[in-house]
Amino acid sequence: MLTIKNLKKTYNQKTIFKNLNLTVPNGGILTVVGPSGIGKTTFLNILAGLTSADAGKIILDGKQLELDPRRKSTDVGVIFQDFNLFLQYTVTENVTLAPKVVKKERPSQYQKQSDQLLAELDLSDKKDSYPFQLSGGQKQRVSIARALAMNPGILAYDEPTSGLDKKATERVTEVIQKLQQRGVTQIVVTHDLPFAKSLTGEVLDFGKDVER
Ligand SMILES: Nc1ncnc2c1ncn2[C@@H]1O[C@H](COP(=O)(O)OP(=O)(O)OP(=O)(O)O)[C@@H](O)[C@H]1O
Repeated sequence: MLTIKNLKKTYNQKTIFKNLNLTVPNGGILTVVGPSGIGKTTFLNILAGLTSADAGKIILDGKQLELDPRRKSTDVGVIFQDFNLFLQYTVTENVTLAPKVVKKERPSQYQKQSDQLLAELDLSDKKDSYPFQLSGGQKQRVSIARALAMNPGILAYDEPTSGLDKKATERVTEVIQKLQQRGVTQIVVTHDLPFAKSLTGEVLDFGKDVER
């Protein structure tokens, strides 16, 4: 379970949010909506350990995560809006790099896991392709496979449907539902309301539910 207690963030003395409290059960989906500039990406970056917070606690399965942006743990996997794939690497190399370098897994281990994840995300035929040879939706799914390869406690998405057409958006919904059935806990930041409605679970409206 993810528990967030009294999280607070300020930028240059301006409070972006404060007293942010929430829980997401294991296998749950939290959808985060709200107008532009309200603090959704900042929240995601704090969760991922990329931005510091001023106060509060983030507890994942009983373990308190450091709020330090230099946090080393890989508890939260993030799928960024622009996917951040390594352009010089193939799909398989993108997925296996962190398990190989960070987790120091054996080749047999990370290759097998990569093959399984790519099959699950319907990318087996793109294994040896480079990012420039993929569609937006395919890049998105490679980014999901790459995050899942590190077995994170939480998978978080920043605007996962931006730039995708209706069909690719439906595909993202299907992937999120499939991962939910597998017990993956997910946080989805979006301002795409029809897409938000297609997801089950709690909705956090940053415009209405969050103090500032
Ligand atoms: N590094 C920074 N320094 C100062 N202010 C910042 C910084 N990053 C974000 N902000 C401010 O914090 C506020 C929240 O920004 P954030 O990117 O989290 O909004 P958002 O809800 O994700 O918006 P969008 O939907 O447009 O992406 C904005 O007013 C923004 O200008």
